[in-house]
Amino acid sequence: MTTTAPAPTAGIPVGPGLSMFDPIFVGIDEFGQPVYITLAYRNLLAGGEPGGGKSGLLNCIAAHAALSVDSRLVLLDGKLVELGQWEDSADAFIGPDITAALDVLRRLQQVMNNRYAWLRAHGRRKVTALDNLSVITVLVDEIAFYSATIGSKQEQEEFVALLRDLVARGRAAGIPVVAATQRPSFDIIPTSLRDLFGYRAAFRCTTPNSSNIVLGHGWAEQGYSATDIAPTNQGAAYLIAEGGIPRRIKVAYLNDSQIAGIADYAAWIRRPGTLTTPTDTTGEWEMAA
Ligand SMILES: Nc1ncnc2c1ncn2[C@@H]1O[C@H](COP(=O)(O)OP(=O)(O)OP(=O)(O)O)[C@@H](O)[C@H]1O
Repeated sequence: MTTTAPAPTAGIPVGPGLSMFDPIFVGIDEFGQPVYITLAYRNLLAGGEPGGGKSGLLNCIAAHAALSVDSRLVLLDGKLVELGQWEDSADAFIGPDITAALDVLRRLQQVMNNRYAWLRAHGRRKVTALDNLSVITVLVDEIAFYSATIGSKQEQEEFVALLRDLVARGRAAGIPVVAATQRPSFDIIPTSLRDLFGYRAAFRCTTPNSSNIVLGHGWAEQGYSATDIAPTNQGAAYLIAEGGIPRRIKVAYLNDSQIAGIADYAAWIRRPGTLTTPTDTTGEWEMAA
């Protein structure tokens, strides 16, 4: 019996594997310098008005995660089409279904608890690149869809509680959350939740208050307001990293055919029997994923 993987067909590019512990290229700053983020231990919140370019940023991150040999993807996309092209690379792809969304978040919470039990047993505080564990990148496009639009009030509240727990505890356990909302208001993003996101990106906002809700209180008054961004400048945003000051960036945009090409390749390197696919897990406790 041969165990050799099928030979790649012509046209499939071959490149070194990325890691979720590597810096992720997300665009350029106002001086034309490349902008990187490191998601392994940080969450990211993207907020701004519809059409501002939030999904562009999420797709950029999804591309890196899909190409990372140590990453697994969990996608929640109420519109189905924003992250839909990554479905074949994802462990879970949830559409407009609150029951499925709650199921996957409960499961992630269990994996997180298992990972913390494992860390504690090893006298450790966080997972590292050397642990041979996959980083489970959770992308949510659009928080408000699950927390305020579909489902009963009780289901919406459970969604918010589970998301909050994941955002609060997931990063040290290798489960970062990247979430977008076109409704940057206190009811959707209360300060206590906002502050758990180490990276925050404010795309064009209509009021200084909504810009502040994403970036943090007082930044608009200091001259960093996403109301400055022209409606025609899609993909422009202020990005702040925990402890830093907002930086004006332009997100690297992948069009649909570029995404299709990357997603195809990512699905190919993730075919069963290779990399960290669900059939190839590294430990009993991780199988809970
Ligand atoms: N970085 C970018 N560079 C150039 N154009 C962009 C960029 N990002 C987005 N666009 C353009 O803006 C359009 C809307 O972007 P996108 O879907 O990412 O917005 P959004 O904020 O996610 O909107 P929604 O809240 O409705 O989901 C894209 O179809 C594209 O044409």
